[in-house]
Amino acid sequence: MKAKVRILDMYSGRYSVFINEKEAKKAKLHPDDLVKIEAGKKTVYGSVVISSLIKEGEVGVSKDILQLHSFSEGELVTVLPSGAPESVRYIKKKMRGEKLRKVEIETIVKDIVDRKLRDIEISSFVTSLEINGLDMDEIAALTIAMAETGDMLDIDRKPIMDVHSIGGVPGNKTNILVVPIVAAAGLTIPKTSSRAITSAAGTADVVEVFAEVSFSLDEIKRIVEKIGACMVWGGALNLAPADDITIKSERALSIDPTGLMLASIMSKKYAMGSQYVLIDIPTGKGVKVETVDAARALARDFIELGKRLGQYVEGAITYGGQPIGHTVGPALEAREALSALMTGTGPGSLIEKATGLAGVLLEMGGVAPAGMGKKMAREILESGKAYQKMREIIEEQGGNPDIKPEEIPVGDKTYTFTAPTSGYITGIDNRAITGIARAAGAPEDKGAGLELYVKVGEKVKEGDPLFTIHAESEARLDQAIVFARRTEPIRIEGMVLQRIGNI
Ligand SMILES: O=P(O)(O)OC[C@H]1O[C@H](OP(=O)(O)O)[C@H](O)[C@@H]1O
Ligand SMILES: Nc1ccnc(=O)[nH]1
Repeated sequence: MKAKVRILDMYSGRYSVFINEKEAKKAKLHPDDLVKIEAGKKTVYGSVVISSLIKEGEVGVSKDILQLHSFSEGELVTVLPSGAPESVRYIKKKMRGEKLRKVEIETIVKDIVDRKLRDIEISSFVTSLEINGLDMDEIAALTIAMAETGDMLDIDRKPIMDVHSIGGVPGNKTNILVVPIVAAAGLTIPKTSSRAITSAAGTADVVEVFAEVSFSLDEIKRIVEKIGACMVWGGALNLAPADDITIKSERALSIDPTGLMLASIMSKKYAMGSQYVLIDIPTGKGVKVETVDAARALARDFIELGKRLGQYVEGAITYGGQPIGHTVGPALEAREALSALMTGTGPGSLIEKATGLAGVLLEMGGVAPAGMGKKMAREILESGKAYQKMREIIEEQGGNPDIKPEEIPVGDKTYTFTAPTSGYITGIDNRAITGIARAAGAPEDKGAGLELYVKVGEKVKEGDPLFTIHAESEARLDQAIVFARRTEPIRIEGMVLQRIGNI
């Protein structure tokens, strides 16, 4: 059918195509059918929504589509039904545990980017990878396909450094310190991050609290060539565009299949032209990698993948047995990271990890002698040079460089859990902490999350505060309290944390 485009002032989180009820009947289109919209050389795929709000002769498109494809109001287009994309067969092949060929992987990625595959099929793909995995040939093909279906950045500086965490550990605001330390030493580090996948706050969610994170590739090039660094959201760019689409399914399921994680991270690094990449692998109970042996194997996979992409990669196995620092959730983490940069001090876990990782990068980039990187990183942090660089990054990214941590608003609906007995903290459950912060509204509600007052090994007296939940609404706060009561986020030796009544 031929129709005139009507741009609808709405975001549905997917590519929705609105068609008048009578016209849909005539064209034999049904809700959620895949259709193709053609206009000249432009082809866009979307899912049908049937509505009498749309007049006959019109086709409504939600603004999601306009983010990647330009349509003008009233533009004449052709709407045609589209059959199941070819890549569905390959997804089923992976479901059966078979190895995929390069061309099959390329087709899946292309169909993801073209939106021929919808959420349900993408979730099936993600699930099949969680269950059946990918070998290194498949991972390399996936990584390159993810990068090459988007734009590639060419920064006129050398060497290009990068750091990326596989994530999973709550409170991991570490790279917000690492990037300015490394850039303050004169190295170039165009950092891209994703939003939260399994956690309550991805680095992009945290940085967004005090600066913008969505930029075009040209803007990024300008920023990085001027100040040597950026901290941006990968999903905002047409940079490995399949990544952010698959991440949506991963986030809904709270899973991050290993092969897809390697491709997700390394496709972004490849597209940014990174030459020296450090991968942080938090290891411990309740995170993505639980044992040091598994972390070593993963580091080797990253190194091998880097070789295939022409990148020098190192891995850092870091302690992930409990949250990093004392805060979890975008605004609370932004406060903690900013404060550490301003004062040069902060929670031991955060400072140790940030200076340790930055130190490795300083050595990899040849600005610190072997074994001296961490000391140099600490000096840069303590001298305030990292904070100065951070101010430049904030300013270039449209934020207020004078912002103080206490000026960042956090959720004002709070509830504090206290120690029901005296003892030692013998464990903090990473998954429960993330679950509480998410139940409180993180990462979408920036002010939601929690502040932890204790870490493993510390002594507490009965009645001492353990953690405070922050939420932006009473309903979310109640949800988080219920979640916290159902789990055992903080274990104190020799105590009964809760009694479950027989009602
Ligand atoms: O913890 P979860 O949400 O699973 O993993 C996602 C986080 O891990 C990475 O961290 P970084 O950007 O290297 O600091 C991603 O970019 C993202 O911020
Ligand atoms: N799967 C991923 C984990 C961490 N960071 C990413 O960008 N992607």
